[in-house]
Amino acid sequence: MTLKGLFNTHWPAAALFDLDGTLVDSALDLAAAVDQTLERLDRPPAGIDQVHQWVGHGAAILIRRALAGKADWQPANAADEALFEEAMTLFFQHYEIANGQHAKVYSGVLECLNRLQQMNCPMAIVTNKPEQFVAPLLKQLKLDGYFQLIIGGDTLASKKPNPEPLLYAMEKLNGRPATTVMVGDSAADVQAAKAAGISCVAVTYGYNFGNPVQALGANAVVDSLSELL
Ligand SMILES: O=C(O)COP(=O)(O)O
Ligand SMILES: [Mg+2]
Repeated sequence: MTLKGLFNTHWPAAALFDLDGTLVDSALDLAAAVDQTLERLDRPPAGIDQVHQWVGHGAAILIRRALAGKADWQPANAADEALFEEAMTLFFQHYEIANGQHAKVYSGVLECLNRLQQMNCPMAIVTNKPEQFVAPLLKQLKLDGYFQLIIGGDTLASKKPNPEPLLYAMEKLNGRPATTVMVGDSAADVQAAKAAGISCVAVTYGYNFGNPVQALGANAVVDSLSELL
């Protein structure tokens, strides 16, 4: 399915992109920072395969999962909260250094962004990654020239799967739900888009908490963003 197919032969009026697992494979850097955090806390490493499945709900939930050693962490007692706060501080320190060291832009991404830019389609990043890490990563990977707006996981009061960040970004780009597209790799992206009434494209190569994206109910599922052109 192409973008023009999705919008009755028109290009979208605004395009919102998820970051981790959609534009950029950042799991190695996130895993390095998670494992350095765990090491500082005298805990065994989580490893890339686990971290791969834990990314997508933002840094706090990533760290809660890392401390629990599993995806479905339980609400913590007061002692656990102190450990969580310490782990968050360590993670931010380590990820600031690791961010962008191994991250790679997925194949097909530049083609898609270049074409949308040529078509004067305004674009925004809507990620759950903490905002402070987004601009440095985009700059490092030479993706910084494409986006009018960056919404991170802590930019607004709520994050995906809440629709608020999508609706906020769409309005800033002068888009309307019927003419805006959200492109993402996970259930958080598809649920947020559906709740916002925005069309959604899911990519198959991302993280999605270790699950296939085909069952999420996106308007289109693609193996590469170049398929959208
Ligand atoms: O969970 C994160 O930190 C980032 O996730 P996202 O870019 O896929 O929203
Ligand atoms: Mg993602």
